Amino acid sequence: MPESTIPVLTIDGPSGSGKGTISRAVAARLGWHYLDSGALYRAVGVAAGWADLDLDDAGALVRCAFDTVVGFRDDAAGEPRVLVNGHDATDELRTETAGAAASAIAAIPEVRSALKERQRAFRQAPGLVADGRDMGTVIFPDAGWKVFLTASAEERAERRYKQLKDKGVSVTLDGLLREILARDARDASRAVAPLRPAEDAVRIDTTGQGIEAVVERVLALVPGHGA
Ligand SMILES: Nc1ncnc2c1ncn2[C@@H]1O[C@H](COP(=O)(O)OP(=O)(O)O)[C@@H](O)[C@H]1O
Ligand SMILES: Nc1ccn([C@H]2C[C@H](O)[C@@H](COP(=O)(O)OP(=O)(O)O)O2)c(=O)n1
Repeated sequence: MPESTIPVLTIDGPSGSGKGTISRAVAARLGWHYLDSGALYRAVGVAAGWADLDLDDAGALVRCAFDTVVGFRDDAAGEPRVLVNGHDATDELRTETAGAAASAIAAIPEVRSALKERQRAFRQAPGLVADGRDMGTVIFPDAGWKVFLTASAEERAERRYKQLKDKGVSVTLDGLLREILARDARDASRAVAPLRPAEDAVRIDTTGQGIEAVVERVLALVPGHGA
């Protein structure tokens, strides 16, 4: 099948809007592949930290983006794990420190270019669900279905708080809300591929909506797959 005919559904939105959760569930229901594009940016941020790179040294960060090897696999319990340069970095990648580093390096245009083809290579039969900030606008502008997920900043911070607490990570709700707002502002204001809905995206506000309800709303967009 030529690459361009392979179906893609994109799910973009700010931190904590539920992109990863909804995309994984929708991909499983459709039997399609899943791309967590944020994990690539987080992996470069974490690898840059391991190498002690300066977050202001754009040249070194671009080289790091080209050199960092990222692998995705499920463990024996079916939980997704992410390998960075061969090391299981799943837990480190999910910290707010890694999120902030990812957001900073993601503003460098050459870092984004370095990761572009790697993201497009995930477009494999029978289909792809891709989550991030610019999936519908830049990486897969020809996607058949585009979703932009939102939720109030307070609810997003509460979701993240609960998620990190469940993992035993020590955080405060106030601190998380501040970090989420700072990251949203940086992701939405950068010059290249800012966080914004594609013109043809369906916007879904998930504030007060359960995960299953959102999954059904997204699936209803894909002919033959709604409830
Ligand atoms: N509609 C929803 N209602 C309640 N909690 C949700 C919803 N969507 C996601 N969550 C929870 O919020 C947390 C963050 O979701 P996640 O998928 O990681 O968001 P994102 O990828 O957009 O940052 C997870 O613990 C997830 O289970
Ligand atoms: N397609 C993407 C995905 C992520 N990024 C950047 C900007 C985000 O703040 C960070 C982390 O993204 P990620 O989707 O993992 O973060 P959240 O789960 O939404 O908190 O990476 C990006 O610029 N473009």
